[in-house]
Amino acid sequence: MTHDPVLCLASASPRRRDLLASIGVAVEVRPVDIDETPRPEEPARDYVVRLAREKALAGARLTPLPTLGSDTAVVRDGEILGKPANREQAAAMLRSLSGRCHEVLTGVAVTGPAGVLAACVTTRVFMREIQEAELAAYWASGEPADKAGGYAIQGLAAVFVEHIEGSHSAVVGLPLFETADLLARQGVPLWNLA
Ligand SMILES: Cc1cn([C@H]2C[C@H](O)[C@@H](COP(=O)(O)OP(=O)(O)OP(=O)(O)O)O2)c(=O)[nH]c1=O
Repeated sequence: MTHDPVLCLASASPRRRDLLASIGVAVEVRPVDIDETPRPEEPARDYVVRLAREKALAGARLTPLPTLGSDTAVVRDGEILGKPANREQAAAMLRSLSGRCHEVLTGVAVTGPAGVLAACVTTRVFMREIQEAELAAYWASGEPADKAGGYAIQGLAAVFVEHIEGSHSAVVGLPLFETADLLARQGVPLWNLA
């Protein structure tokens, strides 16, 4: 059975739609196009929250529904790694994450009767050492291309991740615990499963 949407999702990410569906939130999808350039010296936390808010506000202009925007950034030694543009960039990113810990920051913002509410979740990801042959094979899989930091913890790259401290769903693109709290505060019903 399909449900009427209770939330507008201002995102092109199928992962965010699937994560919201997993907690029983039916969405209307409205991808928005905003400038994702970090400001000079902008801390990663400020960056992901700013983008989440901008995406949510841009989406909210297109619908009467409460609207969610989100942004995920991979941060290594304070530097934000975006999505790799090509094989060389993807390999360089993963090489720089190999055998060490980095952070994934996800900002989420929801518009609604309470105004714009936002949260940011930081997760530490510990990767084992990655071999050169694995880098080539991983790029060939097609998985890294549209992912921040050039990997997907929910996909083939799971074999590189020893453990995490924080939120798995946040690394995939949306921290479900914090998102549920924001949705509740905006009066959006959860668990619409029947
Ligand atoms: C680190 C990591 C990122 N990602 C994804 C989450 C995000 O979709 C993407 C980061 O890019 P974002 O700019 O956060 O999102 P997006 O471009 O996919 O979608 P939109 O801006 O329209 O909302 O990387 C994974 O799927 N798995 C991972 O392990």
